[in-house]
Amino acid sequence: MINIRHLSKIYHQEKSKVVALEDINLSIEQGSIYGIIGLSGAGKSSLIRCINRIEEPTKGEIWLRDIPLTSLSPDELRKVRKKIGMIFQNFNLLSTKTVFENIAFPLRLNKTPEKVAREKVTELLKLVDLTDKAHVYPSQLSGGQKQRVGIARALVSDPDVLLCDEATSALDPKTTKQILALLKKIHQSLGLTILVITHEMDVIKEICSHVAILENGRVIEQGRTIDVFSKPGHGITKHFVDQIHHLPNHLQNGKILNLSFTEGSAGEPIIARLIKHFDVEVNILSGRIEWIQEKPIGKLTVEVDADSPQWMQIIDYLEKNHVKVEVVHHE
Ligand SMILES: Nc1ncnc2c1ncn2[C@@H]1O[C@H](COP(=O)(O)OP(=O)(O)OP(=O)(O)O)[C@@H](O)[C@H]1O
Repeated sequence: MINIRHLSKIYHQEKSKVVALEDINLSIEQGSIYGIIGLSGAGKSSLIRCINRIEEPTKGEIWLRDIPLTSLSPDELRKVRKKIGMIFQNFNLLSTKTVFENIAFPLRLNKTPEKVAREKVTELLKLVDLTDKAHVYPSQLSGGQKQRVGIARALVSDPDVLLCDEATSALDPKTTKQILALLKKIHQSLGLTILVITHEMDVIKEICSHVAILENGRVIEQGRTIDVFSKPGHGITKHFVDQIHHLPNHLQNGKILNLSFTEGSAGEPIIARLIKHFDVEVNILSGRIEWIQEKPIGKLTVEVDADSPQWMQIIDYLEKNHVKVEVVHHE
């Protein structure tokens, strides 16, 4: 659907240059919700802005199906942009226009007949649950409602792709959940491809089937969300995983293990079986199981009351049952 090949973006300043993106290669499948996560300055905004060519890439190619976005003329680009909707962290609404007029704005620019525009906006107001707010101004709306208007406006030209630039970063956790639920609903009902950039792990975990981790302008890991976060290969990926697992760092006594449960093990009562099998006491110190894209991934920190010969057998038993074991402390 979207293919990015060897994309680089360099900003030239008076006496220096900033390499914001370096040799990015990504394939975003049609109908997926693809997340790009990175810390501040990683290059997320530069990437999403290159995709719709608000920013000109320095090198590389971006394809939307068979359309070479990076080599279109301004006229061609204007036409193709109708197929790419975008929502923003700060909503970007026109403050002097009502909700209805904001949503209708792209249609007015395209000189869409009044009746068609009215029907389309009415339908979208219903989809984002703002029918009763059609004639109020943005200043009379909450942040979540403003983003709903942004979403409706992005959908008004029937795009194939929706780009979300930190779309929930200005919202509180409860409103974030509501907006993510709306994006999920839209994805299911309209079959759009959605590209999300964010620094929030909750966003990725909640809605993204696939993820790429961006660090210093490079993609350092990518794949199915469940795969990337169940076996993080880089420090920064572990940092994002810890945002959901919240492991304690004050546990320093006894025989302590960090256990990571992945697809093959998270649904199984492995701890209960271990207790029975080895006749040992297992004290669960912390941890929880998270669900990423309806698949379990989790971490437990446990203290095991076992003697030395048993200790190695226990680790062996856990690993054979697809549990990743890290020895935190062994007295
Ligand atoms: N217009 C610009 N001119 C010069 N440097 C820029 C410009 N825009 C971004 N940069 C630099 O490029 C790098 C990547 O910035 P970018 O905004 O893409 O990162 P980001 O991951 O979106 O960060 P944030 O989450 O803080 O918005 C940074 O070092 C930034 O300072």
